[in-house]
Amino acid sequence: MSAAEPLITARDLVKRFGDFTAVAGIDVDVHAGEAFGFLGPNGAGKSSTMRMIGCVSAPSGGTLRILGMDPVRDGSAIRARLGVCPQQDSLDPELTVRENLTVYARYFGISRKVARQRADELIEFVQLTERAGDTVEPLSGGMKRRLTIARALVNDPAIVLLDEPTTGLDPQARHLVWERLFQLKQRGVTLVLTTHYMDEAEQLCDRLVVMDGGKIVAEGSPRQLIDRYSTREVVELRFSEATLDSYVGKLESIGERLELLPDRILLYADDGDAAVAAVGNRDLRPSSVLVRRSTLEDVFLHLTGRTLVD
Ligand SMILES: Nc1ncnc2c1ncn2[C@@H]1O[C@H](COP(=O)(O)OP(=O)(O)OP(=O)(O)O)[C@@H](O)[C@H]1O
Repeated sequence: MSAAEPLITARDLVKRFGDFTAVAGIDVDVHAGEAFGFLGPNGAGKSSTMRMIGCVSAPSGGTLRILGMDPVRDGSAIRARLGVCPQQDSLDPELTVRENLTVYARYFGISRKVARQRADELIEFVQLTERAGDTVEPLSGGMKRRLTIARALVNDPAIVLLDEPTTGLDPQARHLVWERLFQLKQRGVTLVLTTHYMDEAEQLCDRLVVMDGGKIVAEGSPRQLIDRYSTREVVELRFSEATLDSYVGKLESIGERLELLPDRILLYADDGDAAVAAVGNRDLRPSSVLVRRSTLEDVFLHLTGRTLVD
């Protein structure tokens, strides 16, 4: 494998479950040192893709190369060089924090002494030093997730796969996980993650693909996607009336685009304040007005007509 070759290459990759196609022919390249994301709503096919990359589920079609190897033929050699943080924590609740790492390290043939030393470094990295000797059971969800991340690093992997790394965590716990993942990124670790949180994708991903219905609907850096598929700013308008449809005709010509959601109208315009002034000039009196910058949520809405998190 040459240095410039992507660590992961998928071409027309397909995953079927019986008659159902969960991944419908996707092309992906992940390069060394980048944080690459699969962003999409529940059921988009992100986990199915991750499981193929993790060599625990065989592709139904297309080609997949990981670290220059074939996941079906060379699955165990690839797995030895991957770190996997699954969607559901699979820690041993009866073992201590440290034991969860040292026992896992033994699967990779790492000596007891090295395992112990590496476990302590990783426990410090994920800020669990004070809990190192405690059993896992009573730890908070955020602590368990950080420990799962530490466990994924035990074999010093070339690629770390993270399936929805912060789903189910409270905001503070999410920020702590993001901070640790950001540190990993800065150390040059290649991260591949799935998420349905646009803020997570924006925070962590250098490049991402937006998935919907098993297909890739867009690809780029968060900035590129926002530039390509949205305006600089968005005006969110709420009205006290229950039905918003009657406002659409009056607002349509303001800005570049309008989206009608069940509870609000979004006006897409590079200059949000000018759009708000135009709303005022039409004698419309919204009950609330918010001008904000475009996010990946707006990109997703534009591409699919739906919001990411229902
Ligand atoms: N083992 C399976 N057998 C049958 N259908 C499956 C199986 N695994 C996944 N699917 C289906 O494939 C589709 C994609 O699922 P997948 O888990 O890949 O989506 P996802 O984008 O990761 O969403 P989530 O965030 O819910 O995991 C879903 O409709 C799901 O029900």
